Amino acid sequence: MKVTKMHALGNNYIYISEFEEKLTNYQLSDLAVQLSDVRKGIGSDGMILIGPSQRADIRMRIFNADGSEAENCGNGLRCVAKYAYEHGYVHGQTNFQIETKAGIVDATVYPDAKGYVPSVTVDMGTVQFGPEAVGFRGEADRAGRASIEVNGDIYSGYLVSVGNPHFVQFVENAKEYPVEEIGPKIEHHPSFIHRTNVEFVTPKTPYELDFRVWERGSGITFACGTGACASVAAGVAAGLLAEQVTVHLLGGDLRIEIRNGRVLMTGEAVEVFTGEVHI
Ligand SMILES: N[C@@H](CCC[C@H](N)C(=O)O)C(=O)O
Repeated sequence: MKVTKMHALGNNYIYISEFEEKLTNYQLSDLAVQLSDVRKGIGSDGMILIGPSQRADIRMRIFNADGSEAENCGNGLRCVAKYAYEHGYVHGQTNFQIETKAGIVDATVYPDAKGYVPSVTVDMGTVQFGPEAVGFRGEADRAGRASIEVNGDIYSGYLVSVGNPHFVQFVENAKEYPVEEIGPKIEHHPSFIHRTNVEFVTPKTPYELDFRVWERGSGITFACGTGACASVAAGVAAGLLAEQVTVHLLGGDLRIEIRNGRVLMTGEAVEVFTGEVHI
């Protein structure tokens, strides 16, 4: 099977083109787990499929490293846009639509003189706040902020959906935060019906923030595009951030802009290698 490894700010996935590979004989969750395993597979944060769409120019499906299928993936969308453009799937259009389980988004690629795409903007649409949006059993305030208890400690955060669920917490120092210890406890907290992605963010000024994430189904990753969108939206709602912000993630920087309520995300997309796996 032909696969391509790509990353965006270190958030790395194995990409498979359904235009080239027939996957009907595979159990997709198992395939994602196998490929993501660094010892017995390739090693990645998960698997992403690029395929034909009835409703948009192309379709993305995203599976986390544990095999669960997610609704959306911001870093994946930028890589899918790069892949689709460079492989001629969108016939040279620099602006096109990608279908996800969370809906259809617009992507804009910026090819260089050789036709390679180093960076991409995706219009991620509007985000939703509150318990219903993320599948949270419990109360929230009018801003969509909720508290949960873990081993006697209280954690407060914004419930934000970017198609997929996020719990965004403003903390004093995201860089030093024990993400590995607290992240999984919140991901699996019984209040979150579908589990959740967990963000720990520290605004440094109204224009930039430090960001760390514990991703549902993948654990600590170097970046999370939907998480960055959710965090900036929460920061704007809290009056802490402006509408044009640079997010500092472990793997590099992402530009997030909120324009007329819509969240635009701009950042890199990188191909690492293309090869063949025998699975
Ligand atoms: N890394 C992604 C999000 C991938 C899915 C997420 N773990 C979930 O289960 O919702 C991004 O860049 O947005």
